Amino acid sequence: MAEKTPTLYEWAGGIEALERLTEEFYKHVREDELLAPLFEHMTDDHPQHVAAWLGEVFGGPAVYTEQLGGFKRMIRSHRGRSIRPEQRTRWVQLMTEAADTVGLPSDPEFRSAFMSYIEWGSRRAMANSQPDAPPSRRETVPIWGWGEAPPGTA
Ligand code: HEM
Repeated sequence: MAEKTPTLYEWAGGIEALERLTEEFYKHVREDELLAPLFEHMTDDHPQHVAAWLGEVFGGPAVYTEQLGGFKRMIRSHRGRSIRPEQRTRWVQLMTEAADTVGLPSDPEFRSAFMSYIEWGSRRAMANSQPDAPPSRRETVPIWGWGEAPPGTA
């Protein structure tokens, strides 16, 4: 019988790995000249919330939807913040560095799927943060997959 392809969540190492990632990431965000002003009111549990969000997106349990306010809260969190392109680029750069620092899997298949979501999600967050952003048509957390290069296809 063919083995089931693991989810990105399982491949990443589950919620522990994602919490290590967001702790490391927001440590640098707090010290970054471009990003710190945007995050000056962030609460101590913010990194854990974003780890739960990423966990759900990557095919793990629906903790963000069931316990943390779900998709609408995520949208509300970015609305009106007018994220600038250079702030988005820095956000992606720090996330990429944090993934290396905490040792998320570095295989081409996982990293390209991970970065594909980070790129899409950060561009959506920036678009939704603009003053003239139309209301989101989506209402649920997007679930990301491996795309064109799942494990074992290289
Ligand atoms: C894939 C990309 C992104 C994801 C998955 C993401 C995820 C989230 C989530 C889940 C929240 C709500 C946290 C909670 O429930 O407490 C949030 C809040 C926030 N995000 Fe993002 N975000 C992304 C991109 C960005 C970018 C590019 C920026 C700015 C450069 C940004 C700035 C913020 C800010 C300022 C908040 C509110 C912080 C506060 O509570 O004071 N996000 N984000």
